[in-house]
Amino acid sequence: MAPPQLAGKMTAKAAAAVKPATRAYVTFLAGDGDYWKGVVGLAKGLRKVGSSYPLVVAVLPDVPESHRRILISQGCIVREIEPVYPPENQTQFAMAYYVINYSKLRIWEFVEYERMVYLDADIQVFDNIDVLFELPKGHFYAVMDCFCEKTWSHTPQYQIGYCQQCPDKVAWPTAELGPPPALYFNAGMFVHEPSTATAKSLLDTLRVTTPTPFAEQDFLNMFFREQYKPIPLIYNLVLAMLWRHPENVQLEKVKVVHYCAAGSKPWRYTGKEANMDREDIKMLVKKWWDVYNDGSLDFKGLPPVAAADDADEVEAAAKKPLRAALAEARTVKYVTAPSAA
Ligand SMILES: O=c1ccn([C@@H]2O[C@H](COP(=O)(O)OP(=O)(O)O)[C@@H](O)[C@H]2O)c(=O)[nH]1
Ligand SMILES: OC[C@H]1O[C@H](O[C@@H]2[C@@H](O)[C@H](O)[C@@H](O)[C@H](O)[C@@H]2O)[C@H](O)[C@@H](O)[C@H]1O
Ligand SMILES: [Mn+2]
Repeated sequence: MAPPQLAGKMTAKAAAAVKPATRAYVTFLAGDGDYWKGVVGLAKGLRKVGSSYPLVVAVLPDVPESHRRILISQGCIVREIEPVYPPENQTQFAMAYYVINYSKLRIWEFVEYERMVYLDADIQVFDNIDVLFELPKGHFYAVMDCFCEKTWSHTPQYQIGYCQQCPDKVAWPTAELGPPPALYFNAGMFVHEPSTATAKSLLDTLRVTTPTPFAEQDFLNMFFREQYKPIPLIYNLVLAMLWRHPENVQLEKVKVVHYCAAGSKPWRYTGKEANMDREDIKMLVKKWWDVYNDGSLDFKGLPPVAAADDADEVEAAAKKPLRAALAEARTVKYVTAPSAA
């Protein structure tokens, strides 16, 4: 059975008529657990808001074929990446599994795209955010994080009660601690420009950087410190902001919700953890499920197909076993097929 994206009967003329995707949303999937549900939800959410660009999923080798097929059937472009590990270390990561998040750095190698918007798989997009692709080049755009959750208890800012979300509430004691921490972004959503040079520089720098509790998020904040430009919180509502800095949140204006607070992953939600019984949390979890369960949002168009010069090539590839065809398809540019009439 050929993979969907190669089974489409797309004429060479139709393929030629569709301009190659130079922009895409991208997410990251690791392991054989249940985060694939987050990716399916994200794919359907992006479709619901009429996004103009495809969703690429960077998958580690341990993501099972069955999960990959589900993502392909939802119109995702699945790209396998090699894992990235930090140097040998004794670091206590804020969450032990954060070590796998360094593999996110591979998305700078997706140089067939001139710009990508990265979104964690535990994010949902409830309003169109294509405008992010138009931001001026040469900067790193992301939303500022919050230092008030217990996950930050290892830091001086947490210990003195300082947070960049309310810098005047507890002033940073410059005399004792020197300059305040640089603006710090949440790495669950960011706008980036893939490039071979940047990808190489990231990995070369990682090799000589001691890992820290927030793993690749800390590393990206250090690496892009000079280029970082904060964008409004509506593009990545870190859920803890609802109880840590409600004065900074206008929920009705929020376009992107990041289900990163402990117990808030919708596909695992029980409502038992701290703050999970809040009415706004229950509403946001329901909103996520409404998209995930909405059959009308399932992918109907022709799946993203390899940009074959010749329809025969597509059909020939379609006759290959899945793994060989995917491997071959992976080496050619993808175009997003016009959705079936
Ligand atoms: O078992 C896992 C853990 C994480 N992730 C990916 O890594 C991202 C970052 O992890 P997570 O969102 O759990 O971190 P948080 O934002 O909650 O700190 C996730 O969104 C997924 O895209 C994954 O695919 N499988
Ligand atoms: O590997 C480190 C992770 O660090 C970030 O998550 C954290 C951070 O936002 C804290 O500030 C919150 O307190 C916490 O809940 C949340 O999980 C990113 O969302 C995730 O993509 C990933 O980079
Ligand atoms: Mn996340």
